[in-house]
Amino acid sequence: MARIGIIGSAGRMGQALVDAVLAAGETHAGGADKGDDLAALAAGSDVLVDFSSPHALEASLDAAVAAGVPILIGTTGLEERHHFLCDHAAEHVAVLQTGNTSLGVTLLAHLVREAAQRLGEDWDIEVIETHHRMKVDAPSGTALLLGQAAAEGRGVDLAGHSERGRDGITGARARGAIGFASLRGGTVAGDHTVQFLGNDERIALSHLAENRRIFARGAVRAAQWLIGKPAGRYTMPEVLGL
Ligand SMILES: NC(=O)C1=CN([C@@H]2O[C@H](COP(=O)(O)OP(=O)(O)OC[C@H]3O[C@@H](n4cnc5c(N)ncnc54)[C@H](OP(=O)(O)O)[C@@H]3O)[C@@H](O)[C@H]2O)C=CC1
Ligand SMILES: O=C(O)C1=N[C@H](C(=O)O)C[C@H](O)C1
Repeated sequence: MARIGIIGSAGRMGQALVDAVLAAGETHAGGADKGDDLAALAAGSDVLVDFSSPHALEASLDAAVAAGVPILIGTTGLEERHHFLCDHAAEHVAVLQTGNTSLGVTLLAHLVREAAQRLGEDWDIEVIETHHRMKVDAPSGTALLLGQAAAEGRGVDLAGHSERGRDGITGARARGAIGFASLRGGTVAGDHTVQFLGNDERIALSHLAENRRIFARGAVRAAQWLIGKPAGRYTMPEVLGL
């Protein structure tokens, strides 16, 4: 039985993860939240799973590296410096960072990349996401992941083509832009739609999460898969064989 240590274990995802770890027949090696001893958790775990806050990231990665255990980062709202930290940790242990651990979104990203590649810039791309009222970051990690897939399909850099937070006299839409819109309210677990808007026709590719169990199941699968992997960066498509 694998010992899975959970950072952010008292949170919404943390609780779903504890259930999923036990349902998969693995051992919940313990949890850590703000102020808890990460070194002790890492030393007693075969793999760490962090769904908490960007503020926790550096300490989580340091604990994984010090204990020599792989780590899955599901936390969103990450900035460029956080991605550098993941790269650095991946020189020492296996690291998988993703904005969405579900099977459905992993497949959706593949479809979005394919559609963006085939349709070209005559089709405008907009990523729309809806989440529960407690979510603190926007756009969601999944929206950014889907935007990245669209950018890769087009062979462009996402940062140079994003349109986020439109308000006021924005001017006409830039050709080739990838737009983002975020809605917040209620208890929505996470809905994402990528719209391709052409002349006189539209395509919408959607994923609707009905609960957090889908993220937790995917995270446990990824955690199990990471155990024994050499140092490096890994992805959900690799875990799921997509
Ligand atoms: N990749 C994916 O598939 C998914 C990712 N997520 C992401 O996971 C993260 C957590 O989401 P959710 O569970 O809803 O959030 P919650 O706010 O419910 O839970 C976060 C937990 O992390 C703890 N925490 C906060 N700061 C730290 C810290 N510095 N060190 C250790 N623990 C800390 C919180 O403790 P306290 O309450 O004391 O602050 C809380 O227990 C978000 O970034 C979310 O976007 C969510 C779902 C799926
Ligand atoms: O905060 C959430 O709840 C979720 N966060 C992730 C994200 O930012 O994409 C994944 C999922 O959509 C739920």
